[in-house]
Amino acid sequence: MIEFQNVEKYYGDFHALKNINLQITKGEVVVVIGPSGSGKSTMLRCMNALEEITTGVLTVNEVDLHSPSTNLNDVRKNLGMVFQHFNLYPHKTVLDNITLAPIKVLKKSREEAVAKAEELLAKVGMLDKKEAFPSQLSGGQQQRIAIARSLAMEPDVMLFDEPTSALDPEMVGEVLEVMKSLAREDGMTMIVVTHEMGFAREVADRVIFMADGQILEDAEAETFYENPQDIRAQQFLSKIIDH
Ligand SMILES: Nc1ncnc2c1ncn2[C@@H]1O[C@H](COP(=O)(O)OP(=O)(O)OP(=O)(O)O)[C@@H](O)[C@H]1O
Repeated sequence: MIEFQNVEKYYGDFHALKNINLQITKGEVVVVIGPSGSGKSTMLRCMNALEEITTGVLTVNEVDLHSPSTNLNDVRKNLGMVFQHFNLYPHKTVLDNITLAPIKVLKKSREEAVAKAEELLAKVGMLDKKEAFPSQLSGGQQQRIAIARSLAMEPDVMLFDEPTSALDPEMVGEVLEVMKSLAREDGMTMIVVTHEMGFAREVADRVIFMADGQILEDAEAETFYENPQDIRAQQFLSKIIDH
């Protein structure tokens, strides 16, 4: 579904991704962890072509993102992305936030888009807030709306970039629950940058540890947390466990 072959990424002279080789198959839940600045966001952003790779091959659903004939907007439609900051439209209701892109981009009728939005709002436990404005919602509620908004585009892969790290601790659980149900009940293919070890252990098929632009470990979650092989992974885990 997503494949990196010998991918390198430079920002000017800075070597941000070093020889990335990675294959993610349909239905897999992959958690990416690593120290700040290790290239996790960059790798995620390359997947939906928000960043361009410098060399190597990156394919999404067998489409080569670098090929001149590739329509990146078509590729992006299949990839939902949820960021640390939710970026909902402040002057639109929850329902309008969710239906905007399906109506504009997928050319759905308003009725169809609303029906889908209501189904998704029920799924994330927010149907009673459909007429609310973002400022009337907590951070956890806004992030659940942001997830519903991404799902409304009917993506076949969801990318999450530290979706809970801007939330107050008491709101982290409600967002992780939505993500867990997405993985377990819907079998969604998910790539999640997060340090939430509980989520990784319970839901992830694999954990990828990055440092200094490289993938240093790629292992089954339980194996990784019980017995990390890479020395930097061991040091990183001991730090996050201490905190
Ligand atoms: N647009 C950019 N221009 C130049 N350098 C960049 C750019 N984006 C990221 N970088 C650099 O690339 C490196 C990797 O950044 P990236 O955001 O991918 O790391 P990360 O592992 O996601 O970090 P964090 O956990 O702090 O979000 C960092 O050193 C960062 O400063």
